[in-house]
Amino acid sequence: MAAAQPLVFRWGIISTGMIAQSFVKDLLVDPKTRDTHDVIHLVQAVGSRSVEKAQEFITTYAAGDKKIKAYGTYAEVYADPDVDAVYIGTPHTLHYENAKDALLAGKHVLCEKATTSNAAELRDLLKLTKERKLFFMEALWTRFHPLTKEVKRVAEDGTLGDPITLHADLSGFFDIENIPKTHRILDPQLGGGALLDLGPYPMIWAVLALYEHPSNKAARPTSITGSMLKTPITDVDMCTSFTLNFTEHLRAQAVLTCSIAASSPTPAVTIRYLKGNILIQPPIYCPKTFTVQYFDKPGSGNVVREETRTFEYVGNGWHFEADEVARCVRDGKLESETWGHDKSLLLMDVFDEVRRQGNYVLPEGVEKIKA
Ligand SMILES: NC(=O)C1=CN([C@@H]2O[C@H](COP(=O)(O)OP(=O)(O)OC[C@H]3O[C@@H](n4cnc5c(N)ncnc54)[C@H](OP(=O)(O)O)[C@@H]3O)[C@@H](O)[C@H]2O)C=CC1
Ligand SMILES: O=C1OC[C@@H](O)[C@H](O)[C@H]1O
Repeated sequence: MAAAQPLVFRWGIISTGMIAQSFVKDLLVDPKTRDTHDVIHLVQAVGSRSVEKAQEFITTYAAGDKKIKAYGTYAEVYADPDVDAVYIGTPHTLHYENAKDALLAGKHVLCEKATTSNAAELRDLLKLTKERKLFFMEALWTRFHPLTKEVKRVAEDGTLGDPITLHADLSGFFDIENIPKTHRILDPQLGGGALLDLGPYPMIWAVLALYEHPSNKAARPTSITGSMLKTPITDVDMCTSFTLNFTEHLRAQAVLTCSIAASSPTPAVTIRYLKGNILIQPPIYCPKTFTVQYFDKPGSGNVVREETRTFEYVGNGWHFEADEVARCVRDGKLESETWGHDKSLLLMDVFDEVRRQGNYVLPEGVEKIKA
């Protein structure tokens, strides 16, 4: 029997910044190099606030493909009948308006993290998604990596027992003394600071190892604590730490940190169990290596066996989330089973609470809907 033709999935790209560039480069990697045979990605249109930037983006990142349309507004991408899904790569505080406009125009949406400025905005988007029967997913690319799937398998195969403690950090040195105050990592108008930019990654590992663990039965954390250390430069959070307790069905705690003024430790994720540990090497948004340690006796800490696994592929890892979107849309799903709406909402609820405890108030008008 002849093999079925792959689905050709047509993307409209919103914005031309750093992440839009990375995403498009990966879209154009031959899917067969990652053993994907059912989907092919096509960049149909690029929208920017400047048509010249959109054209330059196509020239640089899509080999000047004449079939790709360059638009000087985002609205033209949403209105393009040849676009199946819109990828939103603008700064966090613009996601709500951009995603809403795309959904109202009837497009499926893949939206960068942090999905919105707050949970109320995300709830509103998810309501719209359901009303319009469209697909919506937060672009938490890490969750779709082959390494992540393997960590999940090990975490849930029962060999290590139930999780007890998880430490996860994502930090990066952004040279905040020397970059402009309008840089998105410093500008409160753009949701600057560590939590909304870097926090999704420690969270992804807490979600995978604790929230998703079968023994947890999808129970949300029963308590959240947070502490923020602000930078005097613009008063956004420079270092943030937060803890989540999962006590409904587990007895487990996640201790999560992020900073825009330092680099991450190695390992950057440690998940501890009675019978061993899982250690994940940085960067935790795209780790290539993890190690499982097994103890001689439960709780002893005496490592008698260690297995390290490394994962390599062509491209930089953003194509896996693109495959997920195309397959979900093809199959008529409104959300991904791997990174569903419940998880994006959990992240935003946690971030709201940590910002509340850390007294990080976004400037007036930034949050389009208040909690
Ligand atoms: N998944 C991942 O690995 C990563 C995700 N991100 C996420 O992607 C988003 C964007 O980050 P990044 O690409 O680094 O940001 P950049 O500043 O490099 O790009 C943002 C783009 O958004 C558009 N834009 C629209 N309005 C504004 C505005 N008022 N100020 C600034 N830019 C605006 C611009 O494109 P134009 O002028 O063409 O309209 C700009 O180039 C963030 O939400 C971040 O969390 C970031 C890095 C990695
Ligand atoms: O998503 C991200 O991952 C890598 C970080 O350096 C970046 O700031 C962040 O947005």
